[in-house]
Formats: sequence, C-alpha cells, structure tokens
Amino acid sequence: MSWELLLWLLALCALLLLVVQLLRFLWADGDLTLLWAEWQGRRPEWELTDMVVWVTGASSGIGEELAYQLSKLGVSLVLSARRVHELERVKRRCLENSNLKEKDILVLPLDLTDIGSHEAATKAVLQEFGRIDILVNNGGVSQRSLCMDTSLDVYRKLIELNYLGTVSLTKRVLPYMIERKQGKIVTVNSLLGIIAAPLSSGYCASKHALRGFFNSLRTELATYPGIIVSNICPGPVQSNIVANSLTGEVTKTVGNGGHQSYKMATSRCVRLMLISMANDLKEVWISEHPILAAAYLWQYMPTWAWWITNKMGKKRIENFKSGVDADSSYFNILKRKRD
Ligand SMILES: NC(=O)c1ccc[n+]([C@@H]2O[C@H](COP(=O)([O-])OP(=O)(O)OC[C@H]3O[C@@H](n4cnc5c(N)ncnc54)[C@H](O)[C@@H]3O)[C@@H](O)[C@H]2O)c1
Repeated sequence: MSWELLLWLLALCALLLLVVQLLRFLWADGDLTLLWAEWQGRRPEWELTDMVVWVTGASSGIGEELAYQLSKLGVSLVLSARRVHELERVKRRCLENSNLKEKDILVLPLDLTDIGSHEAATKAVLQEFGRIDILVNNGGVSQRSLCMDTSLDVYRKLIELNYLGTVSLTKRVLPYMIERKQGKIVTVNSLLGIIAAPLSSGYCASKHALRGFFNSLRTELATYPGIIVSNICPGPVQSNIVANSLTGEVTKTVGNGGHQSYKMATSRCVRLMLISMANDLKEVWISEHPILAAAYLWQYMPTWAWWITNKMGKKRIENFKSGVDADSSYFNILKRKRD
C-alpha cells in the first residue's frame, strides 16, 4: 500500500470518528467528559463496591434511585431524609433487589436544616460502619414562584436547606476523610447552579452558592488528592422535585408535579452519576437538549445564551401562569421530533 493511500485512509478514519462524536454530541444526555467516561472509563461495578455510602434525601426521586443502584453494587448504605417510614420502604426494596443484608443498610433520619443534629448523625454512621467513603449531598427542594411574589422566608428556607444544610453536613464528615486522606464528597447540584431561569431565583441562588463553595473547597483540598469533591449538575429529571417545590409562601408547595414524561429517566441520571463517581469527575452535566445545549452556550457564548434564555424564560413563565409544568412545551417539541 502506498503512503499516500495510507494517509487518505487515516484521514477518512479521523473524519468518521469526528462525525460519530458530533452525532453523539447532538444526541447527548451528558457533557463530553462524562460520556467519554461512560464509553472508555472505569465501571461503577469495579470501583464502587465495598464502600460505605451516605445518601441524603434518600426517601424519594434521585436519592431513592441512587439507593437501589448502589445496593446492587454491594455497598454499605446509610439512608437519610426526614421521613423514617419512607426510608424503611426504600430499605426494604434495596434488600429485596440486592444481596445486601439487614446489617448493611442503616436508616438514619436527618433534617438538613437541623444543623445541631449533624454531628451526632455523623458519629452514628461512624459507629455503625467505622468510616464514610462517599457522602452524597442530595437532599434539597426547588422553587416555582416569581421573585416579586416570593416572601423572604422562602429565600431563607432555600439557603438554609440547600446551601447551609449541605455545607454543615460536609463540614462534619470532612475531618474523618482528611484523617484517612481519602473519600468522595458528591453534591447533587443542578444545571441551575450554572445557568439561570425565571421562577427559581431562590433555588438558583442556593445552587450557585453550593457550586462556589465546593469549587473553593476543592482548591483547599489540593494537598489531599485522595479526597474528591464532585458537583453533579442535572437538568430536568423525573422525581418529586416539582411537586415539592416551594411557592411564594414557605408553607405552600406546588403539590402537583404534572406529567414528567419529557424529563430524563431517574435511572439514567443515577447511572451517569455512578459513572462520574467511579471516574472521580469533578463536575458533570447530566441533561438532554435543549437544556444541555443552553449550558454549553452559557459557558462559551454568554451573549447568545442570554438572548435564548430570555426567549425560553418567557415561555416558562407563560406555562407556569397557565398551570402547566414550566418546562414542558419546548421539551415536548424535541421529544416529538425524536419519536
Ligand atoms: N429532579 C430534577 O429535575 C433535579 C434537577 C437538578 C437537580 N436536582 C437536585 O436533585 C436533588 C434531589 O432531588 P429530587 O429531584 O430527587 O427531588 P425529590 O423531591 O424527589 O427528593 C428530594 C429529597 O430531599 C429530601 N429533603 C427535602 N427536605 C429535606 C430536609 N430538610 N432534610 C433532609 N432531606 C430533605 C426529601 O425528603 C427527598 O428525599 C435535589 O438536591 C435537587 O435540587 C433535581
């Protein structure tokens, strides 16, 4: 074979690879590093077995699914949220669907806003399992209300729960990880911790604050390469997040999450989270388009991002005011095109 032909063949292969990656990106449901890790990286089944994992917000949605997938990997689990009976239900399902035994799962009720209880809770985990390999800061609530209709109590609650509650628990667990020079602190942030949307000013603020906190903390822990600080940033995922969202008043939640078929399946989001944990990724974006594309625009072309966000945002407010889920309409158009 002549050199010229060989070069042409190589160029063709490179072009094909580029096209495949471009198609992957167009149909992506995660950022490129994450998808690369899914394709070529370490498997959760190899990396996450025999670990002690503490999941907050484990009674519903992403945290609940995380409990099911982690239990199949053979980890020791600590399940925390406020409602014990819901945690017991999740524990029973974990035991039914995995090889874990009763002693491998600790149900530990915890209110993230009750920061005075966090030290005792941490000690209870250490007493039961002797160590904490992974803390998954997942518990949190969202918001659906316009700024001018929202009381200051709602903003206070979102910061106390999503931000301060998470920071407090992390500060309790971190000294034990530093002592062992290893551990993973995985925080379920949101793409709304990077981009912004109307109806969620308090939620966005709490998630932006979390991202700033953990990015700064990571730099302080640079001398401990065995401690991984990871921000998971999902877009819309099927869960109770909308139903449980705060409205203009702190005592009122949305109550009805509406139909969710347009959102990413909880199981897919959690699988990508596990891949991120197995590969020690520091920040991952988990979402389908158009929110994923919007995140890239916000990162690289903020002026265009604002133009599009204002258009999508206007629609979001119209949807909300007419009683349908804020994001449903533009997702539905894309789903119809795919189906
Ligand atoms: N579902 C989404 O579309 C989405 C998108 C981006 C980020 N997130 C984030 O994912 C995380 C999990 O949310 P989800 O979607 O599973 O919603 P969800 O409402 O189904 O679950 C939230 C969990 O947090 C717990 N929780 C609420 N208040 C608490 C408190 N004071 N103390 C302890 N636990 C408390 C709830 O009991 C529940 O277990 C949240 O941090 C949320 O911000 C969700």
